[in-house]
Amino acid sequence: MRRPSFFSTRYNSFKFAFKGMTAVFRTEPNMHLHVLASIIVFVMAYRFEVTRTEWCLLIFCVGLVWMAEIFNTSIETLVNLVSPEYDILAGKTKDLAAGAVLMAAITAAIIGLVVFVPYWEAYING
Ligand SMILES: Nc1ncnc2c1ncn2[C@@H]1O[C@H](COP(=O)(O)OP(=O)(O)OP(=O)(O)O)[C@@H](O)[C@H]1O
Repeated sequence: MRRPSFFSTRYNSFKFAFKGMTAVFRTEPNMHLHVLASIIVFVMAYRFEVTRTEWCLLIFCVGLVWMAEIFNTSIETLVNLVSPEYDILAGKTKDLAAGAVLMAAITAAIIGLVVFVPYWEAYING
């Protein structure tokens, strides 16, 4: 039997990764909030014509939070598989994963404030 080519195995890996990413968007209510927040951030960045470096920082923050949420969902799914019944360590594992999302979100919020506060001030002061 012929072994699958390098390109077909890479294509399949990409397809599975994309499947995982879209599953989070479809099933996680928190992800819908992240998407909404990201749209608001990008609309403000466009409206205020932020610098190229600020765009990079904002895109990085959005990616960081989305990535943390995908890892969190992955860990929650695994915990549900291996420990569907109550277990103190299962709970701790989920809390830690959720804590990582919170950490990413706090970091993104602080960077967002550092970027946008001067634009808001300039807008308010005309
Ligand atoms: N098997 C378990 N054993 C002990 N505690 C658990 C278990 N499953 C969940 N918990 C506790 O309940 C909390 C919520 O778990 P749940 O699976 O409902 O996550 P979630 O509400 O879907 O999280 P998120 O909002 O991040 O998607 C966990 O953070 C943990 O403290």
